[in-house]
Amino acid sequence: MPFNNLIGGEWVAGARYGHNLNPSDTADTIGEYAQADVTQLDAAVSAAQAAFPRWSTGSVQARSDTLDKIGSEILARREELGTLLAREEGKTRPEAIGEVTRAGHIFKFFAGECLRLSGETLPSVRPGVGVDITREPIGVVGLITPWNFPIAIPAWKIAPALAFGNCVVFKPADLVPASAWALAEIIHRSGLPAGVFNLVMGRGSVIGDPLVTHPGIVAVSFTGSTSVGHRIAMQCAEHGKKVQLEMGGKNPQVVLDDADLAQAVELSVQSAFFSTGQRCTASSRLIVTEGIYDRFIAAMKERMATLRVGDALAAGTDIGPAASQAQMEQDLMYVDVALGEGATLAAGGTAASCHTGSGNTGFFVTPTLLTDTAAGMRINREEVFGPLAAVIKVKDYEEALDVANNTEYGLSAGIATTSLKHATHFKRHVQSGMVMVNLPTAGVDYHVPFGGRKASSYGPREQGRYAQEFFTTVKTAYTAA
Ligand SMILES: NC(=O)C1=CN([C@@H]2O[C@H](COP(=O)(O)OP(=O)(O)OC[C@H]3O[C@@H](n4cnc5c(N)ncnc54)[C@H](OP(=O)(O)O)[C@@H]3O)[C@@H](O)[C@H]2O)C=CC1
Ligand SMILES: O=C(O)CCC(=O)C(=O)O
Repeated sequence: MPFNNLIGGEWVAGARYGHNLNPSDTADTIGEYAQADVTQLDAAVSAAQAAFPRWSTGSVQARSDTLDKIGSEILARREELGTLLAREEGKTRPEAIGEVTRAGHIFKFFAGECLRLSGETLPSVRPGVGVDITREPIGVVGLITPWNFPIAIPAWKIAPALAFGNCVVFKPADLVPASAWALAEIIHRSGLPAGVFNLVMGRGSVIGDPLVTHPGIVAVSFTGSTSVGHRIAMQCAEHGKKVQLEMGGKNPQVVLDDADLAQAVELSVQSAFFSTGQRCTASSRLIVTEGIYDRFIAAMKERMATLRVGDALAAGTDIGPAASQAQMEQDLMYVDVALGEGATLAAGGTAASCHTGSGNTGFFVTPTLLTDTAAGMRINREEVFGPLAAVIKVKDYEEALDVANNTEYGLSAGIATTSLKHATHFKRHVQSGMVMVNLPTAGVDYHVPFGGRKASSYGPREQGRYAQEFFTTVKTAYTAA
């Protein structure tokens, strides 16, 4: 059965279809998914525009009930949806079930948030006048999501958009349409009025520009690469649209001499290699002070030797495949780049041949540790998005902080230390949107703000109650008594 787009409450056949492949096993096709053309995109925007007047002024209780119902179904089906997600994206099944669970919780959180939207009442500077400040829905929003979190990232854009009374045109990554389609199907059956939520699967190269520049779209929320993010920002500025971007990271994990060694190794392994390193919050730079350096590298190599690379669906797999052949090739290309720059390969660095169910193999890369690297090397400046970590040796905390901040990115940063003084100083002075003390840089809560500084993010924060900043607009009303 082909999987179609959802436009104006109807399942609509694609202009063409694409194969969705399992990156653990290239003989396994998950399904044929519709790819929209510009005519279908126009139809989705028109349907959303038609639905907006009633949805934006309708019952808040109905909105809350609908979001709660969507969250409940996602949670009830977390194992099945997690299996689908692991099969199409390549993170391990437990990681995928965790992501689905997060998506369910996000819908339930925003079911509450739509009841908590508040304003302010102030006295006017003019006697006899009152001032009310309220938040209103913004209109039809375009949501563009990447392949690395195929249900959680859509959830944290769709749920607040709907909660605050907006209508949605959602374009998931072409590489992972199955999780997006499953989510859309749940949303469709939740009782949402036709046209409030529309799914347009398809290629960014075909419908990306038309979606972002469409006059019916008032705001765009995007997560993905820095290059596409910058393009969208320019287009939104030109067309006067609100824009929210989450892009790359080059997240530092500092390890100080006084760190608990076992804890520092575990959190570094988790944030560098779990989810195959395909997280914008992954630590790809391990910045280690000289007193603990040799012990840390030895313990990392020992722990890495226990990691099992394999089929995302197999029990006991720690690291699944890269999500695509292109991503695997990019990972291996960066190993060559680092070695060419003078780095030493301490572990991994190769394609792995893991035979899966059909006897075919997928896009596996061994977890890779590169030592003898310097802050200025490409391996320490460019986002790789694979299971690769580069180690930079530093003299002391002050140098570690300098190196941590020596990047164009600023999403997440971590420190492993038992020093309250250094932890406190790092929390205040590291240039990132999120900071972790004795915790992995990746893996965040769903009810608090998510986002970064510098080239990592642009526009208002996502998630938690801060999400209302992007998905509402402020009105100031003056009333004469
Ligand atoms: N910060 C993060 O969370 C992520 C970062 N990345 C980084 O980006 C690199 C490349 O990954 P990639 O998937 O190509 O990322 P992209 O930025 O190309 O894709 C992200 C989303 O944007 C869409 N898109 C592509 N071109 C346009 C356009 N012109 N206008 C509007 N939307 C568009 C994509 O569609 P389509 O899928 O059809 O191309 C996808 O839905 C990775 O190696 C990684 O470094 C990637 C994913 C997530
Ligand atoms: O680390 C996390 O929990 C979230 C990561 C993320 O959102 C991303 O990689 O795009």
